[in-house]
Amino acid sequence: MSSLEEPLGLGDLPKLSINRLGSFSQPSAYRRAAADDRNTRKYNSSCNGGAPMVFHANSHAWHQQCRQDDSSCDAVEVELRDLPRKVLWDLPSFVEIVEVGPRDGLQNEKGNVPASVKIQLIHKLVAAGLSVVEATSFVSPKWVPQLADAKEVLKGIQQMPNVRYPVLTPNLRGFEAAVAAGAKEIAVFASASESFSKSNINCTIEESLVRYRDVTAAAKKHGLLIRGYVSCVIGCPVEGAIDPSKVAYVAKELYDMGCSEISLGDTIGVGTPGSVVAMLEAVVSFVPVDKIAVHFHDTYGQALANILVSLQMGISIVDSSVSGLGGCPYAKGATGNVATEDVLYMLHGLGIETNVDLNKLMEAGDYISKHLGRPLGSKTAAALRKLTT
Ligand SMILES: CC(C)(COP(=O)([O-])OP(=O)([O-])OC[C@H]1O[C@@H](n2cnc3c(N)ncnc32)[C@H](O)[C@@H]1OP(=O)([O-])[O-])[C@@H](O)C(=O)NCCC(=O)NCCSC(=O)C[C@@](C)(O)CC(=O)[O-]
Repeated sequence: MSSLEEPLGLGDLPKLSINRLGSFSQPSAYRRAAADDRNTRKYNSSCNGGAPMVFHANSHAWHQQCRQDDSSCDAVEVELRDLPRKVLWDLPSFVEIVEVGPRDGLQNEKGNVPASVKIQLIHKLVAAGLSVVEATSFVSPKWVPQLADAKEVLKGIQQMPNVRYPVLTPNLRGFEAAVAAGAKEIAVFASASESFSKSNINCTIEESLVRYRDVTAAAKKHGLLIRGYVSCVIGCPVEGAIDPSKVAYVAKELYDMGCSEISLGDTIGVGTPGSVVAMLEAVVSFVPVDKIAVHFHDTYGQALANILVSLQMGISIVDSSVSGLGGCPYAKGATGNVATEDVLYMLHGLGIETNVDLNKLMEAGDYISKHLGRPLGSKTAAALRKLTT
């Protein structure tokens, strides 16, 4: 990749030219100052008590110019240089991406996607370095005909060691079919919204929890890993805003019945960082933060901001979908999941490891987008493709 194709990270900023630094990250007064002399640039700030801001070319840092030559100058500089760390406090050094494209992405496709294409997509995603790829759902084909080939898909995958391939199981019938097809990890999916529970799995929240106790008990007997989903964690297409305490309740129930990871789904993508923090605050009181994953649909373009704030809250597992595939057949208006490529670009820019190769991931995105006959659903992939073609 050329330097333009790499995400700009914190460590890159000091290497930027002053004009570029100004135009990326400084207010207009700084930009005006950048037209001054080469090494030390000044402007009269109206908001810093009149003391001019100075750019020190050697240290690549802006700070308020000291009226006298004293050591407090160094202290201010250190403070400003520490600002990124203060704002981006405590980010994890590694984030696990849970790729949900083959399931959450393809469950909503109108056209038929052959099992062979789904299998090939999963192989490409694993080849890109993804270590968790949600493969399919063992749900009623009357409800989700797009995934009626679940058995064929799961059996057709060449399962790699150290890669997890969870599959959704809504009941014991689905669980048994999944085990027979070779599943080693299942996922149960409840909702924080009563209305969505009814429309998605045709039962109340309490009925679903009773059902999932049977499924998780059976899974534990088989020694399978269990993922638990809570959907509509911020809002529901019917009920509107969802109280965080409802999310916390369902998350705790799923955790207590043996789910090793609880994925919190903003199914219709209405969350913003403020509502996400409030929801996570409620859940982390009951479920350990390292067992929580976030799952954002990008309907209102808030997903990356929501992921960033989740990382700041201590989350280090993020669900996403290659090329932003997806939507939920039972949540009108919900668009795809946040694109995995866009999540990677942000994480890598923040210096966070994922073990996923963006180029190879884009090949998987190209592959499925071509098959579906649609443009790339990732802004990162679209931008990088423009640069390289
Ligand atoms: C839960 C049910 C089955 C209840 O569906 P039901 O109609 O209440 O149940 P039923 O027991 O009466 O079964 C209806 C028919 O389906 C069959 N059936 C029953 N179970 C199965 C099964 N496992 N596999 C295959 N077939 C099954 C069953 O045998 C019967 O067939 P019939 O006798 O009429 O020929 C149904 O509502 C269903 O399958 N729902 C799944 C819907 C779905 O997959 N939605 C998308 C999930 S996305 C989501 O939840 C959000 C998430 C996770 O992505 C996170 C986020 O984005 O926020």
